Amino acid sequence: MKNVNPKPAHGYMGKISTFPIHEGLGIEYATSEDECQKFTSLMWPDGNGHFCETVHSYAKMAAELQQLLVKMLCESYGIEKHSHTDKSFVSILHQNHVKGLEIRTKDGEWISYEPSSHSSFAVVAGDVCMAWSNDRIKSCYHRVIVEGEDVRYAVGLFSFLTGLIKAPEELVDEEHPLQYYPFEHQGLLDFYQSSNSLNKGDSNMVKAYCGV
Ligand SMILES: O=C(O)CCC(=O)C(=O)O
Ligand SMILES: [Fe+2]
Repeated sequence: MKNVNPKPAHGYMGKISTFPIHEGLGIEYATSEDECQKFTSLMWPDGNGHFCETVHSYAKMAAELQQLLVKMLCESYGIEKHSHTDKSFVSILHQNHVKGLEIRTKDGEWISYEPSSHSSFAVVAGDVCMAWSNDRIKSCYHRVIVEGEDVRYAVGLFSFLTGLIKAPEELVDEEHPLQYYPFEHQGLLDFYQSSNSLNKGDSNMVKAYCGV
């Protein structure tokens, strides 16, 4: 057997006494092109590009649908508690008079963002800022919870970097050893996109991608 996976129901499944007419194959992390390619090579040692592309694009679409469902579920319960860190370098946020942005402090306490005036901006450090600064600046967990009838509008500028990102020498020393290997911003976004993790919004994604 080729399509083996130690996790139950993750690889080939079939000829089970309680379900004798069922047979199934499984591709774990089908949202990753590499994983689809590995499965394709198992089934077609000479390759089958059409199959691989079809399965991969289907998996990506289904994964997007799954994320939308989770979001809709949260919203339908009136709890947009989708806390996350941004995958940007920094995010600059501006909102209308309807508040809703909440920020998690270092101690894990949620505080609501109170703009000091209607022309205030919130500057939120993203995961890339955290990696670039060698963890000196932690990316900020935030979420949006809106109560009441008024519509909330927000405009965000999310900065994305080109080229290789690495911590400046000044921020790496004995007390602060290097935490992240040099990486490209787009590479992190691709990794994030292909991940199946339910903790996609987690700042650990950057550690998983290029952590030392
Ligand atoms: O609506 C906001 O103020 C923030 C939205 C947000 O967190 C995001 O788009 O990443
Ligand atoms: Fe955000």
